[in-house]
Amino acid sequence: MSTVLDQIIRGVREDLSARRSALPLEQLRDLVATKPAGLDALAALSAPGGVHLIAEVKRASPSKGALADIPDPAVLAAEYAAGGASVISVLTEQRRFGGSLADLDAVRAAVTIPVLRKDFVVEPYQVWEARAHGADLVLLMASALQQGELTELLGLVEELGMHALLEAHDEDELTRCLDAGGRIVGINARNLKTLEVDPSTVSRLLPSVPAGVVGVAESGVTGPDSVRDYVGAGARAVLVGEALVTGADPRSAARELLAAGGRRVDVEESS
Ligand SMILES: O=C(O)c1ccccc1NCC(=O)[C@H](O)[C@H](O)COP(=O)(O)O
Repeated sequence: MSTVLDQIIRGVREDLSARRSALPLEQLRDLVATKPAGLDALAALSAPGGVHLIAEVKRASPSKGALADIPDPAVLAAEYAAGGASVISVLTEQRRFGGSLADLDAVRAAVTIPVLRKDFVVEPYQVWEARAHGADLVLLMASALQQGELTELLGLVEELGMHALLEAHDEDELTRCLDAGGRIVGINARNLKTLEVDPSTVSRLLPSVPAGVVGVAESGVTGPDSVRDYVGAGARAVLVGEALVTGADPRSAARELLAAGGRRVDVEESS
């Protein structure tokens, strides 16, 4: 029986095929050659001083449907940055998350911190797209990729001067992310096959992420207590979507989450 993840990836492949017809890989590569170098997301997430926030631009989700009206992702991203976020995550999948590469462009132009392309990356073309649209970090999900694909895509991401966030949801996927050479590894509390969120997945798996790898806790943050729990399990960064886009004040919400994770945000410098 096909899972939600299978269905999402089927749609992603169809949309990808249309984009590739409109802009063949050779032309996309030429476009990438004109782009300035990206920002160092690994350095940003490795800086000492408490937990880092990867704040997400998330319009909708398969589990919840429409989440938030985001008329201008650039404005939201600027608020996140002012709230102390280290990285902005932009969901670019269109069918289920309502995202787009245009959102990525808008966010890239609005902030001077690294930007993550959050999508279901299954082919090298999408990595080239990420670079062409100014991403510094690319999500690679172990649940969506065979080991050879994970390794190959990670190699391409790094060849293009970006970093990858390798994502795992169980022990086997975590081993695969580490074997592939992941330097930033996320544990997703959301089971992408059932869509259930179980924060104990993060506390079970994060302690197995080696000290030299940046461990990221993904999904299920509902407030400062969640951040405290994830940090207690060893998270050096938390990736938060829903709690930020559904709140009234993303800048203050970001600061509150960071304070719970022991990071002091300098209000004057960041606003
Ligand atoms: O969010 C979903 O429903 C979802 C369903 C299927 C695949 C991926 C999904 N979300 C992607 C994410 O990993 C989250 O957007 C991200 O970790 C933030 O999660 P949250 O803070 O719980 O919104």
